[in-house]
Amino acid sequence: NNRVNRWNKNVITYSIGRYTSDLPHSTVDSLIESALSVWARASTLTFVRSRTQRADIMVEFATFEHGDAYPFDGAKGTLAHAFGPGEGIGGDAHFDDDETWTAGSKGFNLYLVAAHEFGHSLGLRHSQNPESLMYPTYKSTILLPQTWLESTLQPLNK
Ligand SMILES: COc1ccc(S(=O)(=O)[C@H](CC(=O)O)C(F)F)cc1
Ligand SMILES: [Zn+2]
Ligand SMILES: [Zn+2]
Repeated sequence: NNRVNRWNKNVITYSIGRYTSDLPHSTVDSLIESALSVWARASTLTFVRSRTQRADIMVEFATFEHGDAYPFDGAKGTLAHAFGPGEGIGGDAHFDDDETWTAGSKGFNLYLVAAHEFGHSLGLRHSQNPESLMYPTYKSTILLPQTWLESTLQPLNK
């Protein structure tokens, strides 16, 4: 079937739709860009921002029912979700705007959550390693030293 579990191209486009009011738009833009660069550095992928709605990865902040089969649940609980590679909703990453999104250690750190979600957008599943970026639960102490990150993300290049 035509279900891809990997993107069959190296240039992936992304767009940002509705923003959160927790952070300035420019801050959201740079945190999203940084979260994507984590994966660019650990793979042969390049991420290009597109202003059209037809991007591979569409980033959105939303609450409760927001047009897919996975309504959000208010504060806490599910923080975000992302769909594996594919057409349409494939690759898209949605963030629950009933959470408090921050660039620091208060609330939920958008960079950390987005980096995790983009792992799903690239077809990665969860890791059982509690130190991994792809561990299923949020910990504000996830450290992202570059070398550790690259060693952890090695499988992506296989
Ligand atoms: C470190 O990044 C995340 C950890 C946990 C989550 S989550 O608690 O929203 C998770 C969704 C997910 O694993 O992406 C849960 F199943 F809802 C999102 C990002
Ligand atoms: Zn959604
Ligand atoms: Zn996850």
